[in-house]
Amino acid sequence: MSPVLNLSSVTVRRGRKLLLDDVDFRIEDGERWVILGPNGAGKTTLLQIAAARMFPTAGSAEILGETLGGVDVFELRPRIGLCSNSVAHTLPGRETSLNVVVTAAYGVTGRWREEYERQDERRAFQLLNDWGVGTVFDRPFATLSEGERKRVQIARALMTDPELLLLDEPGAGLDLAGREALVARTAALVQGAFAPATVLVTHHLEEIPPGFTHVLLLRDGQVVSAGPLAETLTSENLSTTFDMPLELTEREGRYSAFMKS
Ligand SMILES: Nc1ncnc2c1ncn2[C@@H]1O[C@H](COP(=O)(O)OP(=O)(O)OP(=O)(O)O)[C@@H](O)[C@H]1O
Repeated sequence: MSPVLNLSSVTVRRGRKLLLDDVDFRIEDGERWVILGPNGAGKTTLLQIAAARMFPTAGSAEILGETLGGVDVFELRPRIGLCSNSVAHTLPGRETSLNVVVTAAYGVTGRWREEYERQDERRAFQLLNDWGVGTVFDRPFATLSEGERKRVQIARALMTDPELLLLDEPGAGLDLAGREALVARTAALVQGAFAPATVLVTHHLEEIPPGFTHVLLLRDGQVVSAGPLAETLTSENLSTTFDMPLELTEREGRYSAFMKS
């Protein structure tokens, strides 16, 4: 079985800047990865490549068995669920939450035809309910709170029943209760029987849901360490990644880190 994602010596260059520098990253079916790293480390760039939204300057990217550059990305993208600010900015604020979700089934952002299949609408509504935002289904996207918007975006990312789910800082801007609800829902999602391979980019260890299996630590566009969470998420690796002495704590499958005093 081919890997879900196989990045081999991927480099992304913009002018003189190396956004990613010779990155290898392989995801097998059933794995759930967290990506951690300081601001500017290249996390979003890596996710954009995994989402078939950006091409490497050098190296190769194989996504769901297809090689980037040798496949029609418009056929590949519906197989990948992406929740990211880069997508959020393209969503028309006047569209209702339901339309924001249902239009993902057609690979568009705005409602462009009047009659959607009833079953698509039912699925979109179910996803909004699953993520606790069923009550705002008829509200324009622009009028939603940050937390509601995040959950609508996750519902949108799941609409096509993706084989690979990419979540770029889904917890950003959420209050404490919103974050905990998001962590619980994401944990339930990834531990479900038909869960897609998932990648979560976050700045905060508290946002790692139980059930995630692997971690990739990035710094200055390079991989510091990558592997099973239990072995790779260590105080030492975190300290190297963030260039600061950090102490990792773990309690019942949840993590946090503080500067060593
Ligand atoms: N077009 C570009 N030209 C030059 N530099 C760029 C360009 N796009 C991104 N960068 C830089 O590449 C680096 C990596 O950006 P990226 O958004 O991938 O980082 P990140 O790890 O997601 O950061 P953050 O945690 O702040 O969101 C940053 O320093 C950014 O300023």
